[in-house]
Amino acid sequence: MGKAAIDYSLYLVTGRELLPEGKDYYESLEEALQGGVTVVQVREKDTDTGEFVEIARKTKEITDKYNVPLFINDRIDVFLAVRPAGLHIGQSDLPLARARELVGDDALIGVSVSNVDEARAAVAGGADYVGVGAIWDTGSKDVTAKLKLAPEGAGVVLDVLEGVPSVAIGGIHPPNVPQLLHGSVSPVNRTALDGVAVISAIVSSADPRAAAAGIRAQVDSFKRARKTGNTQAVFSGAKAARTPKELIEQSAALMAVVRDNTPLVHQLTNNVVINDSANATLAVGASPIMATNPFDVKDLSPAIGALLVNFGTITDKAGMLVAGREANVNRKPVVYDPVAVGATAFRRSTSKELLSHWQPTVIKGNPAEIGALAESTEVASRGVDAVGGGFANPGSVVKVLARRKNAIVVMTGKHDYISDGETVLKTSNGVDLLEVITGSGCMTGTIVATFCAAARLHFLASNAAVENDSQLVQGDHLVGALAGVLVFNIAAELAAARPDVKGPGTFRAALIDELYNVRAADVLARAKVEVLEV
Ligand SMILES: Nc1ncnc2c1ncn2[C@@H]1O[C@H](COP(=O)(O)OP(=O)(O)OP(=O)(O)O)[C@@H](O)[C@H]1O
Ligand SMILES: Cc1ncsc1CCO
Repeated sequence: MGKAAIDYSLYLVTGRELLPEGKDYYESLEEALQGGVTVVQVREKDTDTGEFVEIARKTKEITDKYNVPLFINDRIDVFLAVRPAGLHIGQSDLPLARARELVGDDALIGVSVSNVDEARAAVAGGADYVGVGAIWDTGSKDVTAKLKLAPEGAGVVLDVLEGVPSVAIGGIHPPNVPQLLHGSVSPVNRTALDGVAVISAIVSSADPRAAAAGIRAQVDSFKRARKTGNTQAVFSGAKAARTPKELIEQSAALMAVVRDNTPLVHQLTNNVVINDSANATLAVGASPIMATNPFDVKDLSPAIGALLVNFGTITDKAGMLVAGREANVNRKPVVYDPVAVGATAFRRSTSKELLSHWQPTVIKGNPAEIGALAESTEVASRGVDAVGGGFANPGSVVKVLARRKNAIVVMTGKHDYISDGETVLKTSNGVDLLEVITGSGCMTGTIVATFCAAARLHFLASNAAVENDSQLVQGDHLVGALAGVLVFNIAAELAAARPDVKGPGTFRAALIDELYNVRAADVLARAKVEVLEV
C-alpha cells in the first residue's frame, strides 16, 4: 500500500468492548467496511500480546479484502508480527523517531496531537498523518461536560500541518459531523480536515454498515462542497467581488422574501428585550417564537427559518445548547449574540460551551463583545455596553474573527463592520438615539436572523437540489447580515426624523412603526455601504 494512496475520510478505531450485545467483532468490522470505512486502526487496551496479534492478523485479512489500510495502536511488537500499513502512536507511547527506526521508512506512522506544539513536533518528526483531538469529551454523552479542543481548536492545529493529512477524533457522531467539518476550517490557510475518526458511532451500532455509510456521506459531501466553494466556510458562495451597489440591491431584494414567506424566527433571548424583539420581528413581516425549553425546541427546529441565541440574561442555557445543535442538524442559520460576554468569567465560559456545541452562521456584537471573543483588550466594556474610542482597525478585527470562528461577524456601533472572512463591509446608517434605548443591539440581532432566514429561502428557491447533509446552512448570509443591519438602521433613521419623536420613549415606539413601514426603496435610497480593503 503506497503512502500516497490513503483516503482518510472515515477512520474507524476498533473497540470490542463497545459492541452491542451479541454482535460479533469481525462481522461488525466487515459491515462497517461495506458501509464505507476507508481506514481501520485496531485498538486493544488490556489484551494479552498473543491474543492481540491474533485479532490484528484476522482484522488484516478482512481489511485487505476491502483494500483498506490497517493501523495498529501503540504496540510495535504487534505491528512487527502482522506488518499492516502502519502504526499509530500517542504522546505517551514510543517516541516518533524511535518508532520510525523500528517500523522502517515504508510503513506509515500516525501521531495523536492535542495542540499546536504537538502537531509541529509530529510534522517535523515525519508523521504520515495526525489524529487531532479530543474534539469533544468521549466518555460521556454530554459532550459539553468537559471542554475540549472543539472544532475551532482543531482548526488552529490544522494551520501548522504543512500538508500532513489529519483526522479529528473524540466524541464524533453524525449530528456533529457537519459542525466539525465546517467549524474546523483553519483560520489562516483555510485547510480542512481530511477525515473523521469514530469509535462508538460505528462500533456500538446494531447496523454498522448504515452508520458508516451515513458518516461517509457527510464527509464526501463536505469535500464535494469545498471543491465548488459552496460551504459554510465560504458563506456567500459569491465567486466575484461585489460592488456596494450590488450588495445593497441584493439586501433590498430580501425584504420581499421576508414578507412573502413570513419565516418563523426562533429566538432565545434575554428577558429585557423579549417583547421588543418579538414586535420587531413581526413588524418586518416575519413570525417570532420565543421558545426556550429544550423539549420545545427540538420539535420546533425543522419548521423554523432561523435561530437567534442571545445570552443577555443566560437563563436558558439548556435550551440554547439544544436549539443551536438542532439548527445545525436542520441546516438553519444561527445568529449568536454574546451579550456582555467579556463582563464575567461565567459569560466567557458559557460562550465557549455554546460555541463548542454548535456552529453559528453569524456572530453579532458591539465592539466590547467582539473584542472579548477575539481575546483582545483594545475595547473595554461597562456591563452590556462598549466604552471608549473603539478599535484602531475594526475591519481587520471582524475579518480575523470571522476566519477563526468560520462565521460571519457583525460588529455594531455608529458604523457597523461585517465580514465573512474574505469581504469586509462598513455601513454608516443609524442614529444616536439608538444608544439610549436598551436592546437596540439585541433587535439588530433579531432582524439579522430574520434576513438570514430570507437569504436561505432565497437560495433554496433557486437551487432546490443543492441542499444536502454536508451543509450547515446555505444561502448568502453576508447579504442576510447586511440586509438586517441596513433595514434596522434605516428604520431608525425614519423613526428619528418623525415630528412625534421627542426622546427614547417615543423613539422606541416609532422604531417598531418604521420597521413596519420601511420599504426596499428606502434601503436603496439611504443605504451607506463601503467595501473595505483590509
Ligand atoms: N451612534 C450611532 N449611530 C448610528 N447607529 C448606531 C449608533 N449606535 C448604535 N447604532 C446602531 O444601533 C444598533 C445597536 O448597536 P450597539 O452597538 O449600540 O449595540 P449594543 O451595545 O449591543 O446594544 P444593546 O446592548 O443596547 O442591545 C446597531 O444596529 C448599530 O448600527
Ligand atoms: C440591559 C441588559 N442586561 C442584560 S441583557 C440587556 C439588554 C441589552 O443588551
